[in-house]
Amino acid sequence: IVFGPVPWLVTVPSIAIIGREITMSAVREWAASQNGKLSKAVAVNSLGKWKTATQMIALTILLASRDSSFERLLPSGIGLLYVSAGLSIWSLVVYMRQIMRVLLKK
Ligand SMILES: O=P(O)(O)OC[C@H](O)CO
Repeated sequence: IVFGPVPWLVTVPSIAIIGREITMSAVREWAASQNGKLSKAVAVNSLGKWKTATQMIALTILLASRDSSFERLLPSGIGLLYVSAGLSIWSLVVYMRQIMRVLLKK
């Protein structure tokens, strides 16, 4: 109801963020069972920190915007959720590229 003609507006970045988190947990668990170089390849980077920071701020804004006095914050909450989803995918690609580099050197 809130998003009218675009009900998927929050669903799409949410699925991207959740999918990335599940993928990264699995990849990290696998990397931890392999050699130290692989664990280093998936060590937290600053993109991951920005991803988490923007995600937390976006969620806070989205929750606050459910209150009628903060309703006008909704677009910025959605915008920030997309920024966070972008950083999620970007950091995932960075981790995967680092893993590939280690694996190809073997
Ligand atoms: O492991 P990442 O890339 O999801 O980042 C994790 C953290 O939130 C950084 O502190």
